[in-house]
Formats: sequence, C-alpha cells, structure tokens
Amino acid sequence: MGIRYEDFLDTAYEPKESDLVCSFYLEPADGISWNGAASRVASESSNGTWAELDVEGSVEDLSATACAIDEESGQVTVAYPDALFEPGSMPQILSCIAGNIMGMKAVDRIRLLDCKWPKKLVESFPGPQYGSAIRTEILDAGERPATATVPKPKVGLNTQQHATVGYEAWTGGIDLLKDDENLTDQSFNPFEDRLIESLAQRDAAEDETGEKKSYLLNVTASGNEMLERVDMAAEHGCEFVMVDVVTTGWGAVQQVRERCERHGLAIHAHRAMHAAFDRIPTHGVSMRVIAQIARLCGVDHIHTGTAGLGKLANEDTRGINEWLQSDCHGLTDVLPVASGGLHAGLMDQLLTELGTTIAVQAGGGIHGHPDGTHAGAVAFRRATDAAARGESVENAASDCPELARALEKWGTETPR
Ligand SMILES: O=C(O)[C@@](O)(COP(=O)(O)O)[C@H](O)[C@H](O)COP(=O)(O)O
Ligand SMILES: [Mg+2]
Repeated sequence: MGIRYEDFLDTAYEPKESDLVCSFYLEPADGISWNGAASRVASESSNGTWAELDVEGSVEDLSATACAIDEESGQVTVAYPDALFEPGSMPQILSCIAGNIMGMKAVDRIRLLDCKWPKKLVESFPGPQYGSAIRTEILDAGERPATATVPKPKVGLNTQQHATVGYEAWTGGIDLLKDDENLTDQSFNPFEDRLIESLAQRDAAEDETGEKKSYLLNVTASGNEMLERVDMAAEHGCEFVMVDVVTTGWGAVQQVRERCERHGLAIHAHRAMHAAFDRIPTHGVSMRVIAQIARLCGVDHIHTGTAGLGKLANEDTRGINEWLQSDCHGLTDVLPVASGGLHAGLMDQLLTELGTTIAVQAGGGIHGHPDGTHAGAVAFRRATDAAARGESVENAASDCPELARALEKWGTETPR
C-alpha cells in the first residue's frame, strides 16, 4: 500500500467517538482542488508527506481523514485517530493539528476553527483545579463577577507604589490585584519584594474590609525559573499565579499546572500574543481553540474579550465563554475574564452580554478615575454589583458619588 495524499480523503468516513475532530477554514491555492487541499491538510498534519511512501503493512495506520468539505463556507473537517497523539502532551497535539499545515503552499489561507475533543484524550489532561469556583473557594464573591485591577502604568511603579495601589484598590472593593503581562522581575519592581509587599497590603485590606482578597502574581519566566516563582508564591501565602500562556508555551503551562496542584494554587491565564494567531479571521488558530487548549492544560481563568465593548479586537466572546462553562467529559469549567478598556460605565452592558460568571478587570478604568485609585475601585465595584443585580449604572450612581464622577468622565462609551 502506498501512502498518497488521496488516501487521506474519504467523505463517507464517519468519525469515531475516539477521534479528535477538527474544523478548518481553507482557501486552496490556485491550481489545487478542494479535494487536493483537504487531503493535503489531513496528510501533512498526521503521517503523510508529498512523496508516495511504500510502507505496506509496516506501520500502524495513524492517518487522519478529511471527511467533509463545504466549499461554500470553506470549511473542511478532519478526523484524527487518537493513537496519533501522545496522551497528555499539548505541544505534540498542536504540532499535528496546527503545525506545518499552517505554512503549506497548497493553501492560501488555513485556520483551525474548532475541535471536538474525545473523552480518552481529554482524560489525559488535568483540567482546571477550581475554575469559576475560585469565587467561593478562594474569594467571597459568591455568584457575582470577580473584580480585578492591574496597576497602571503597566510597568514602572516601584514595589511600594505597586503595593499601595493594591491597598487602595482592595479597600475600594476590588477582589484581585493583577500584575500586567509584561511585569515580571525587573529591577524597578523585583518579583519577591513585590510579592511580599503586596501580600502585606492585602492582609491589611482584608482586616479593613472583612472581605477575602488576593493577587494574580505574574510568574512568567523560563521553565525552571517559573516553577521556583510558583513555589515562592505558595511559600508567601499567595493563592494565585498568572502566566502569559501563549508567550510561555503550553509545555511550560502544563509544568506550572502540575506544580500548582502540589500547592493548591489557582492559575490566571493571560493571552498576550494571541492576536498574532487569531486576529485574521481567515488564517491561524481561533481564540476558541486557544481557550479549549487552556482548559485542558488546566488554567482556572483566561481572558476571552469584552464582546466588543472594550478597546481590543476580539472574536465571539460569548461563544467561547459558553464552551468554557459547558460540560467537556467532566472537566472543571474555566472562569472567563473580560478586560481591556473596561470602566464602570460599561458594566451593565457587559453583564447583559456575558452574564455574571466571569471576572472583570479594569486598569485604566480604575486608576484613571478623576479622584484616584480608591474612588475608581469604589465606582467599579459598585457598578459591577449593581449590574449583576440587573440595576443600571446610572441608577446606581445616584447614591455613589465615585460612580457618578466616573460616568461624568467616561459616560457609557467604549474607549478607542
Ligand atoms: O494591558 C492591558 O491592556 C490590560 O492590562 C488591560 O488594561 P486596561 O484595563 O487599562 O485596558 C490587559 O492586558 C488586556 O486587557 C489584555 O487583553 P485581553 O483581555 O483582550 O487579552
Ligand atoms: Mg495588560
């Protein structure tokens, strides 16, 4: 039996329960038929190549099958036998379904849109430890959205300034202080000092408010260094770590998940660089698939956008959030994070769009408040609580001067 591209195409094939089924968007290159493009995608992402291979009965049949082609929508479905994959290894799986095929000449555009994950493969991953239960198991947020803030400017504050901003925000009602994606262990605000000082302010804010507070500490670094920072976070009593999951890489994320299991730490996933993969709707890897990968690898939170209400472009926030909250062979859910250009004036629109099982983050929307961080925090928390009860922010402003000032400044508009 020769392995040729044509052998990877069978539109009569019914995917097995054990297959990983991927949906792609394709634009075949000039001179390549839809069948030609689809079979090449299935071949190059499993065990084929451009030359006919004569391997009669000598290798296990690990070939993927292009089993559906919809030329109108440009969608092609490929089913992968689970034996192709190393259980529990996300880098290996991605090297198949999002590897070389992204650069093939046979297609002008290719985008991995969605995956249907089989039970056995899902069970080879840990999934999240807490997901949306962080709101009750770590915080006192109950059913309302968890609130978070990133000190702004994103980098440049020294350790004391950073911790003080945390105290101001926490005592104003914010649940979580969050490091920015590019704040790690720089000399102006060293990692361990920042951890210790911020947690000291956290403790003071808890005493003052009677509410549980925590810190999304950015441990992003090279592999082993990152694991040491996770241990340090646990040692000092922090309940969360934050990881830039795309820039760090999924193999490292899996290591962090293992280490966090040991300490019972929750993981906040920042997706910086995701737009390099998912922004162009006809190419790359969709944010939906990135969110799926993150859930299997075991993060508890991931940024998924603001349903178009914030400053950053994003796709299908509601659909992605629904998947993160849906059953996936018993995996714990993931708490979606809405962030990027948010402020108090947008909270009722945002919760109407996305519901209350989310975390909401405001940096500029709190620290840019005309009366400073504490007032900004009071306004944001008040607006979020009101919106979660179905009350308009304008109405809530009638008995909250900090919120009234925020609306005066930003109204209910989306920043550009
Ligand atoms: O640096 C920023 O822009 C933010 O800290 C938001 O700050 P502001 O609240 O001041 O806008 C976040 O990193 C983005 O929200 C990430 O994007 P996404 O959530 O889309 O992944
Ligand atoms: Mg940021």
